[in-house]
Amino acid sequence: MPLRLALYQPDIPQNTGTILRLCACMGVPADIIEPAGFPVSDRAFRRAGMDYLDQVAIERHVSWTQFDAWRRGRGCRLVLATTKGATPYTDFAFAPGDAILLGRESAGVPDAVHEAADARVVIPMRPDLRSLNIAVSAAMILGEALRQTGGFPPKAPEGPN
Ligand SMILES: C[S@@+](CC[C@H](N)C(=O)[O-])C[C@H]1O[C@@H](n2cnc3c(N)ncnc32)[C@H](O)[C@@H]1O
Repeated sequence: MPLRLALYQPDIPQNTGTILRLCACMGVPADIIEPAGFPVSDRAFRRAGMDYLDQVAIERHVSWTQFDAWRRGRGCRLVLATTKGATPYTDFAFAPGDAILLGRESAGVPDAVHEAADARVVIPMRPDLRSLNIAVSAAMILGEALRQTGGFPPKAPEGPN
């Protein structure tokens, strides 16, 4: 099973677009947990010029409860990226099939979601700063998870520039 990136009620469309492009390029499915702060239909993404849309497998979930039941049914571990009290992401052993969950830009995730996660990972930062941008966090953690699980797409053959 591939790794997955899940977005909890995203509220900034540009960040979601950046993360979906990351998913497309890495061959990683994306989960969008609604409600989002903007329309998340294929039509809305196309209207916003999301040109990688056909290259990413997106699952939309109507609620947190539905997503949580769905991922448990698949035996999918939930790894929450959070600034609050967690294992440094480079010390965590990722496994194929893990869903890496990113919190909403404005408020992270509620306590119930924090507690439901199987693991919580943090990107260590200087203590006097609040948080990283969500798309930067997604790229750093997904990169480490792909490295550990041998999940990067195969290198394209060399061709003319
Ligand atoms: C802009 S941050 C949310 C900030 C929010 N005010 C909070 O208190 O969680 C959006 C998401 O990016 C991820 N994130 C940002 N910085 C992170 C860090 N240093 N370690 C792990 N995840 C981080 C988390 O998933 C977070 O919920």
